[in-house]
Amino acid sequence: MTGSHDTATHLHSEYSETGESVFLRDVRPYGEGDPVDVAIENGVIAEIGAGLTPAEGAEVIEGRGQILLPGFVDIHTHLREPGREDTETIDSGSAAAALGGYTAVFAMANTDPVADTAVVTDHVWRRGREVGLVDVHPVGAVTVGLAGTQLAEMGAMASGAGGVRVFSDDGHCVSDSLVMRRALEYAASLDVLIAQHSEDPRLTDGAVAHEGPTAARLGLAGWPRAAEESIVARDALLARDAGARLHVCHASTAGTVELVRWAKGQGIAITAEVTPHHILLDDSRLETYDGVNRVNPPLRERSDVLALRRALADGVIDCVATDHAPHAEQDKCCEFALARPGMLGLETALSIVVATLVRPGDLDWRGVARVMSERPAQIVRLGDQGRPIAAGEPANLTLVDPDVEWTVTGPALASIADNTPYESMTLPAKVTATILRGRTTARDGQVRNHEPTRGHERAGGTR
Ligand SMILES: NC(=O)N[C@@H](CC(=O)O)C(=O)O
Ligand SMILES: [Zn+2]
Ligand SMILES: [Zn+2]
Repeated sequence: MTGSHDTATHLHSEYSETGESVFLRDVRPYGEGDPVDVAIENGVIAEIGAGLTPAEGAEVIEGRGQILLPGFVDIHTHLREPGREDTETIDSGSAAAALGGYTAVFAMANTDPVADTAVVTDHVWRRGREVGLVDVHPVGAVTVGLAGTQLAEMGAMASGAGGVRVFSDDGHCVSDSLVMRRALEYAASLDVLIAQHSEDPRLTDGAVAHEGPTAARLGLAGWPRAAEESIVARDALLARDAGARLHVCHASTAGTVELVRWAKGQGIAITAEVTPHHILLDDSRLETYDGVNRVNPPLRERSDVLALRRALADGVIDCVATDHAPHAEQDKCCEFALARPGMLGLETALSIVVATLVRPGDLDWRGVARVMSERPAQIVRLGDQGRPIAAGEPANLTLVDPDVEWTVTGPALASIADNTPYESMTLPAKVTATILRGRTTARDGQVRNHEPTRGHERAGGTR
């Protein structure tokens, strides 16, 4: 990989200078076996065993049998900085990520200005490091201004301080077949990933909801499944021919699952994510015309929801990604067709996975580690994330209380915007501690003291 922050030597220095120790008492790695103690020194796991003694001055966390997992990695997040700091900043989004159990997030390029130059991607990386709550990896745009015509300078972004390794026009589809072909060829030569927002815009003109009986009854313009599936199929073939790695953002239909299954069977380097909202919610939500339920791709039908859950459990869909998409109240609390698409996700993702897959018995905690941490880290090739919980490994960890239940309220979330679709819902499981390179970044619902954001004022009046 290009980029400076992921070379082995640099990584080594980052993991040897923290001088901090954390001691986790009575935790169950992957929810398996009897509780053990985990001693963390200088950013790495020093020792795992029963009845260990904490180092002098160590921060001791009483696990009481809670579940220890590798830190979560979100490969699809919108942090809105630069441009819409009234809805989210790198600071507030990092806090939400840490509270949600994340140790690395990938910030999408659809900011203002667009992250289509190294100036912007380097800023996002550096600002994330300054805040220090989670590694914020910038995603670079595939095309200049997300306009879909001229390729952005992917090489310059990849070799900048931000070390961009994922490119996406997310929010827009790279819909022109020739532009997508060239992008995949360029990406193959740089060995970077193209993450596609699969939506044929010719089939979604004016669409605001899933095309089906619900939208027909409610008089909402429909987005057909084929708008997504036709692009997934086309891109799989283009990636095959380019020898490129392709990632499918927010898979939302049963047909996409079958196409990804087919492409993987052909040996095509394709991976796919699903969002928490697409494995919990369906288009029956639209009955209220509440703009909070508007999202791209749209909430589909129950049969799609069930197919996506199965695909995640059996590995056809590789991972969960939040597509955390903060929006201001005035952009959400309006006529459904005018509401901006997108929902918050960072602080509720684990709970949705537990509610939809773990509690019903379709995924164990090993599986949670796979879909929330290991596979996403592998897809974006982060060498220090999604690692085994073992002595000598980087201490990027998340501690989860599986038994607690909590009720979601938008204003109580760390995000500046409040557009959670889970308002007033009681959900299972909560992150009780997040550890990044051996430092606790969140504990018991509070983020660690960190440097206040420069010029970051919360949106007036909405909080
Ligand atoms: N998912 C959404 O509905 N919205 C995203 C863009 C995107 O992910 O396509 C946003 O940036 O708001
Ligand atoms: Zn998208
Ligand atoms: Zn997105």
